[in-house]
Amino acid sequence: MSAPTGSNIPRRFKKQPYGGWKKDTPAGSTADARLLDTQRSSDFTHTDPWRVMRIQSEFVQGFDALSDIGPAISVFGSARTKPENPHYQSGVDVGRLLAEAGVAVITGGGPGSMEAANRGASEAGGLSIGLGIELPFEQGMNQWVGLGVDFRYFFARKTMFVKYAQGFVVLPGGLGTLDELFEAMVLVQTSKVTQFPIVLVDSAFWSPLLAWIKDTMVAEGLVSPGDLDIVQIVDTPEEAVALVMSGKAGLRVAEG
Ligand SMILES: CC(C)=CCNc1ncnc2c1ncn2[C@@H]1O[C@H](COP(=O)(O)O)[C@@H](O)[C@H]1O
Repeated sequence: MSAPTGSNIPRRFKKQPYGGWKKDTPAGSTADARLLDTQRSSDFTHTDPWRVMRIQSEFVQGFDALSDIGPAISVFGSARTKPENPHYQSGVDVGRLLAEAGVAVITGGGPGSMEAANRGASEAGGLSIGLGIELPFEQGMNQWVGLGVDFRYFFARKTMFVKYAQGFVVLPGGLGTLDELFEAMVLVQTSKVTQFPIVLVDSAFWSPLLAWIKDTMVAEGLVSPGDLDIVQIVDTPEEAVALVMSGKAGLRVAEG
């Protein structure tokens, strides 16, 4: 790497007598004085260094809220599932069965299948957690969330889904659900998480996706045939909960 010549240094930096470069500050101004200056504009809250602090605070807030929830399973699925849709009832049943098995239920805190799982957990007297996300078409946390944490950033929120759960149950969904599913699959594939069951509910919905992965991705050598075993497909909430509880979640419940 070549030494900075001056032509590639941003203008707010000033060459120092010792030869290096330092951010230029107005004469007589110190960091303390600038911090205490009430007249300054609030533009700084939209700068990247400030955002880093906000991102950091989301992790702190999430870790604080969730560190002692005990064993938990994250449940994903469409935000658009209506209560009259059979997938909604599956979500309620998954939430209820997980609560009865002694684990907390974590969802995205929104409507549809998230609401269903929170509802099942809550009605069964379990710990019902919602990790909400700020969206332009904000709907707020669903009414069945007992412990809610709000996030601005998807990536901070996604860390919590994995960090505080011992497995995933995935109901039919759209792009958001696929995003969460594939993130988990990659974490298992790359051994970032181990012993992490991922159970997909509804074979009619999920089988074509797995068939495409097998017939196209595996056939082209882009994923290993063994990678298909990262997920398991079932058709009932009972099977889903039995499978997801047979891993680390079940062990943690037994330990408790
Ligand atoms: C009606 C509507 C679109 C509301 C959006 N409100 C939401 N609130 C909370 N999490 C969400 C929302 N939309 C998407 N997500 C995230 O993405 C997944 C669902 O996205 P999708 O509907 O499958 O693509 C959920 O598991 C959730 O974590």
